[in-house]
Amino acid sequence: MNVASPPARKGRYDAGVMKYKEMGYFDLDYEPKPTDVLACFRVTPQDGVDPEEAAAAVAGESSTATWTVVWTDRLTAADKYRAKCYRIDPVPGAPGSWFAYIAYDLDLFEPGSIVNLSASIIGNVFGFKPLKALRLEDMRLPTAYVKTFDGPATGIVVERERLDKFGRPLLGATVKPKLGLSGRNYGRVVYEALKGGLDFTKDDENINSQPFMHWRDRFLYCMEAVNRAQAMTGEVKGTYLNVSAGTMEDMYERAEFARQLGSTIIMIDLVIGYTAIQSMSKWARRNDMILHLHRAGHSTYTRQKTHGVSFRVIAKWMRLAGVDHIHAGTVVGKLEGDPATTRGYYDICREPHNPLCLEHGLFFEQDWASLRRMMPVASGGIHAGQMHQLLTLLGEDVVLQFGGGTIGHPMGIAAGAIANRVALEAMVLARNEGRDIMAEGPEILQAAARHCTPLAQALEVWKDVTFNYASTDTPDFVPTVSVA
Ligand SMILES: O=C(COP(=O)(O)O)[C@H](O)[C@H](O)COP(=O)(O)O
Ligand SMILES: [Mg+2]
Repeated sequence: MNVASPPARKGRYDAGVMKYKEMGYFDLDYEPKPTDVLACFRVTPQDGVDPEEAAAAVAGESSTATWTVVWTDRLTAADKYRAKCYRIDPVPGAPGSWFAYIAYDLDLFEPGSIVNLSASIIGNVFGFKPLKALRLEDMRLPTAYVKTFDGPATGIVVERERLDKFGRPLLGATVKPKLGLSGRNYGRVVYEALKGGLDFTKDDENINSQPFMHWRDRFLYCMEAVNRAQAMTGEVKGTYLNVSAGTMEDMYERAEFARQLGSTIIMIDLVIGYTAIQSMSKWARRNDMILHLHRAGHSTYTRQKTHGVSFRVIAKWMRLAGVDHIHAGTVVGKLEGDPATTRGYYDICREPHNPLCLEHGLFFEQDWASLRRMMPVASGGIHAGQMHQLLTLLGEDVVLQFGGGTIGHPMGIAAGAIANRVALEAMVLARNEGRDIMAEGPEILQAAARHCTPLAQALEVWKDVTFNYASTDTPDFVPTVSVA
């Protein structure tokens, strides 16, 4: 973009550098259609670059434009296909940054393809030189587009029916250490944790098929553990068998073996890519399997407030793509996430309809049509002593996952699981009795611990573990503007 170059006239072939604004990529009079895909970008232009021109360039580069006007534009319905920045607001408290709202005609996108959507919206534009930084904050996916996706294969309601577990969060644990256990020892961890009272155990994101434990060994020992724990407790149990692999052929083979062994759930990592995720969702739907997504890798592009993609966008894409579980943050654990923003992620997963709510980072109203709901998973540095906070902040339809907080228990894995199950049940009971569990939580836990030595030990050993680093608990921005 050369801000000093002479203006080109709209719709006219003009050799030279593109003037996005004048070419129609900026139109404050444009009224988005109900079928338009909408995006809100946080745009930080280079010094001296006009913010409106920068916003127009984002619209241009994420839709039809290149760096110069091309005569072939006139062979297309260019006015329709050109994305339009229809609104621009300064970011509250962040001079030099603007929220640019851009509308895209539905026909720019292939139905039912996250890969196609993302190739446009985050394809080229993030490397554009006139921008210092760019963040995709949120998207409004029109119903007409939502309906081109199948959505979650199982969803919260059917998952609970299959598991026969209602009225409380589900409990899980990631097997630790992350790497190095043999299949047999790995299976022992799964058995102890499930026997102690957890509903699920989980492979970690980087457990696939390494020399110390090939995937078939893991699957066999894990399912033996699941079956024994089910027989012992009379409850339905599961273990997320990570089928992530180098090729689709390998993933299908692993998923098929999990199915043959009677697993209710398989797991994939976000890093397998959007197409692979959608393919695995179709497989899960065909095979009555719950599909767990670990968001491995997301922080490389979701964490910075000025550049990248907000996790709320990834959560929306994953609901379209059709996963049943998605890691969505803990607020109180070891990984970043403030309460308001995390609440927005949870609402995207669990609600049939999201009203616009800037406090929670939701820039648009979003209707999910008939797509099923995803179960959010809270995982990363949580323990039994935080149960009152977890239940209050995250609600009931959630998997609370304690890895270190189960396997690190001083009296062993089963004791860790017992501590978590008793803490959860005590807290649910107190909530159901109408008590203020946020205020009375520590007292409720101590009362339960008087009858449960493993819980007393858990509360003692992790009593000082909080992950309060003020700098990571700030929301993306503090909204002071209202959106009409
Ligand atoms: O291994 C763990 C948690 O282990 P532990 O329970 O011992 O901390 C998970 O991979 C992370 O929680 C993922 O993070 P997120 O859920 O935020 O994606
Ligand atoms: Mg992990």
